[in-house]
Order: sequence, then structure tokens, then C-alpha cells
Amino acid sequence: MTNSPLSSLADLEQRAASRRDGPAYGHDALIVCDRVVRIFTTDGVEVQALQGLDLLVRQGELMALVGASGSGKSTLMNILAGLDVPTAGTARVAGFDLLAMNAKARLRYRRDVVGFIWQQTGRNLLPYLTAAQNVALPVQLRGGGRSPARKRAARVRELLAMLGLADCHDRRPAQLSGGQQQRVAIAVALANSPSLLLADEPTGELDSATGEQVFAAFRRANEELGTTVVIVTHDQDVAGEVSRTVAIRDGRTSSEVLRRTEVDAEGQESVVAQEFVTLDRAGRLQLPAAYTAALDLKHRVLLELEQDHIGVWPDKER
Ligand SMILES: Nc1ncnc2c1ncn2[C@@H]1O[C@H](COP(=O)(O)OP(=O)(O)OP(=O)(O)O)[C@@H](O)[C@H]1O
Repeated sequence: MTNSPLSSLADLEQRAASRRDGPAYGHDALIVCDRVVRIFTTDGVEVQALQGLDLLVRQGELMALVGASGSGKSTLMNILAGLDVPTAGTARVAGFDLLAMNAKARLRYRRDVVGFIWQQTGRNLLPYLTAAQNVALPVQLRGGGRSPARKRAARVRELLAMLGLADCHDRRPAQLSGGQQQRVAIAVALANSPSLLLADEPTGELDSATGEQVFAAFRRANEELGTTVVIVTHDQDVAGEVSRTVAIRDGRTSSEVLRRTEVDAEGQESVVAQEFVTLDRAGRLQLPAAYTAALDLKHRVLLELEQDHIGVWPDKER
């Protein structure tokens, strides 16, 4: 590191000291992933699917996860769904410790806290039940069979109506379009009022107009019920519609795009998008490949701390 102005260092130490006693990492987040590692071993070969992934998601967010094939998105979703367990690190959702919970807590977590929608429309619904029966099933399995049938039926009708499916009530999956099936799947996932809805490529098998309707259903769940929604997607339309898109690269979060709506003096609304690079808990950041290539940055770089930014320079001695 080059010599930094003394005033900056003193200032930095003071700032660090004032933050040391602050609240714990992610204390107010619904999802807390702290250096999550997942290693798969097949035939003696290790694959590090997640390599110390950090991610915080606040209650009420509607966000997308993107990344190249094999970057670790599905591995992360399976962990958040309670279907898989990390090898190391910390993963917590709504106070449930995803590494330490016992079988009973895991069952409760999967039934009450999280709802899941798969890409394959056929995998989300039971083919021999109607849409209404599919939606009623999770409530019955939870023991909602004890609540009055009239009340349960009203809840099912309400969910189907909210997602624009009132006329699909008595139809079986084979009598529904792909988009309708995915929206019924969202209603099923919402049946037990989960805090979190997870979806892995939910529009992957649909054309763009149908995909838009399915995405609108997620938005409704988010806006009307306050459900936190995390969607893994390759769909540019979906990724461009959410206020936060997090990219995963090589098993770590690498960058994110935040979008907000701004209103100008004439009352015209426009969406402003800003891209950030992830700074992990250990202080590491992944410089975009295009930037390192442009300045031929390799092996090591010079850093300089300024009052409000850090400069990165190539090592000219190399
Ligand atoms: N059960 C498993 N056993 C062995 N390796 C696995 C297993 N599941 C995933 N992997 C490996 O972990 C890495 C991450 O896989 P993952 O499915 O999470 O990626 P992804 O980002 O979801 O990819 P895609 O977009 O293609 O679905 C890959 O190298 C994959 O081969």
C-alpha cells in the first residue's frame, strides 16, 4: 500500500473503533448467509459449489439471483429451502439456524417458513388434484384440517383470486397452461403464509408474455402479503424488474445492481440502476474481469486510501 495521509489513517482508526461495538452482522435481516461453504464429494473428487458466500436479504425484499451455469445458485436455493445443509459457515432464515436445526425444526421450517417453486411446472403440483385441492393440501398437512372447512375453502379462493386464477379453481394441472400452473404453484407455496418464497427459474419453461404474468404473481405476493421473494433467473425481463439483482460468481456473491424509481421536477418517473461490487466480510472484492484486463492488473496492485475512496493501481515494477 502506498503512504496514506496520516489524517486519513487516524480517521480510519477512529471510524473502525466506533463500528467495532456495532450490532452483529445481519442482525435485522431475514436471510443471513455468512461465509457459507458447500463442498460436494463424488467419487473422491471435491467440488466447492459455494466458497464463502455472504448474502443479506431484508424482510419484504423482492430480489433476483443471477450467474453463469455452475456458479452455485441452485446450491444456495436448496440450502435456503432447507433441502440441503452447508459444509461450513452460517446460514439463518427468520431465526432458524440452517446448519444446526434438528429434523423436527427442519420439517417445521420447510412447512411454515419457506415456500418453493421449481422451474419444471409438472414438479410443483399433484396431477390428480384440482388447483384448489393442491392449494388446500399444505394447510391440511400442517394440521389445518382442524380449522373449519369453510374457512380453509375461503382462504384457497382468496389466494387463487389474488393471483388471477379464480376460474381455475376446479381444474387439474393438465387442464391449465404452463403459466397458470406456475401461478397455482405460487398459491400452493403461499398457502401456509411463509415469510419467504424461493423460486428456481420459475419462468424458464415459459414464453416471455406468460413469464411476465408469473412474475406479476410474485410481485403481488410481495406487495399484498409482504412475503420476501428470491428468484433465480436467466430471464433478463425478470432480472430487470426487481429492485435488487445479486450476481453469483464461482460460489460467491460478486456484484449487485440496485434500481430505484426517481421522479423529476416535471413528475416524470424513471428507473435509475447502479451496479456495485460485493465487498465480503473479510474485505475481499472481485474486480470485474473487464477492468483488470483493461489495466493489465495481475497478481498484486497498489492501493491508496483517500478521504472518500480507495484507488487501485497496476504494479509498475512487475
Ligand atoms: N449434488 C451434487 N453433487 C456434486 N456436485 C454438485 C452437486 N450439486 C451441484 N454440484 C456442482 O456444484 C456447482 C454449482 O452447481 P449449481 O447447480 O448450484 O449451479 P447453478 O448456478 O445453479 O447452475 P445452473 O444455472 O446450470 O442451474 C457445479 O459445479 C455443480 O456441478
